[in-house]
Amino acid sequence: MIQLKNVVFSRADGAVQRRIINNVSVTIEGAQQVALVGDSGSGKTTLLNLLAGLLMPDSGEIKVNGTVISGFDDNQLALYRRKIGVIFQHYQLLEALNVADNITFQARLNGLEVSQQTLSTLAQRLGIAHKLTALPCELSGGEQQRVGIARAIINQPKVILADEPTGNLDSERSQEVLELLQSLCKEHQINLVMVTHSEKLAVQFERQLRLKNGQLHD
Ligand SMILES: Nc1ncnc2c1ncn2[C@@H]1O[C@H](COP(=O)(O)OP(=O)(O)OP(=O)(O)O)[C@@H](O)[C@H]1O
Repeated sequence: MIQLKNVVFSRADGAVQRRIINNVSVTIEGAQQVALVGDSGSGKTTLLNLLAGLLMPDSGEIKVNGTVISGFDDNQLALYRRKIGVIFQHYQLLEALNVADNITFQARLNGLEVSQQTLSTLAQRLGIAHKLTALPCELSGGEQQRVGIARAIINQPKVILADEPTGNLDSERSQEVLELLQSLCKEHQINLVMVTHSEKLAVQFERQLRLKNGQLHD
């Protein structure tokens, strides 16, 4: 479950401080899947970065699964970030590692045992089982994003934050990636918050959060 209470985040805009996130309060129930939509510059990525512990609010409270992360110090934040899943538009795979190692790297860093069976079942599900020994540069965009999804899922997170994960894919590939992400999150009871520009994708979520000038409209 994710809870935000009166969250404010400002940035310097010339000589003045501008509120990018302006008093946002929302509760996302456990395992709920939400699309975060809004015009360019409305604050979507900023809100996602606040949830990811990459930015700290000026005021207000962010609680994830019962823990207030907005009061965390740097060490606590680093630990928190390792436990959530983050999926990026530009994949951000490690170019020197093959697909299998990209998928398991973070989970192993977290001390999780990843069996060959677990890896191969997930890779098959995502249609990348035949690519496990390939390097990221040998994959299409859609395949690279499936690796990004596998990497997030295998880490057994309670929350996945995805910033335009289909932004680089054509509409057919976007739909496939969305369906995989949604069904895996459902099976594993993961809270999914996904930023998207696509209304077609957004309406496939049980809930849409709409940001306008840093304020949220359900
Ligand atoms: N590092 C920064 N310094 C100053 N202003 C910033 C910074 N990062 C973002 N902003 C401003 O904050 C506002 C929200 O940016 P954000 O990236 O969160 O929007 P967004 O809704 O994700 O946009 P897009 O859909 O274009 O990616 C914008 O007006 C942007 O110019």
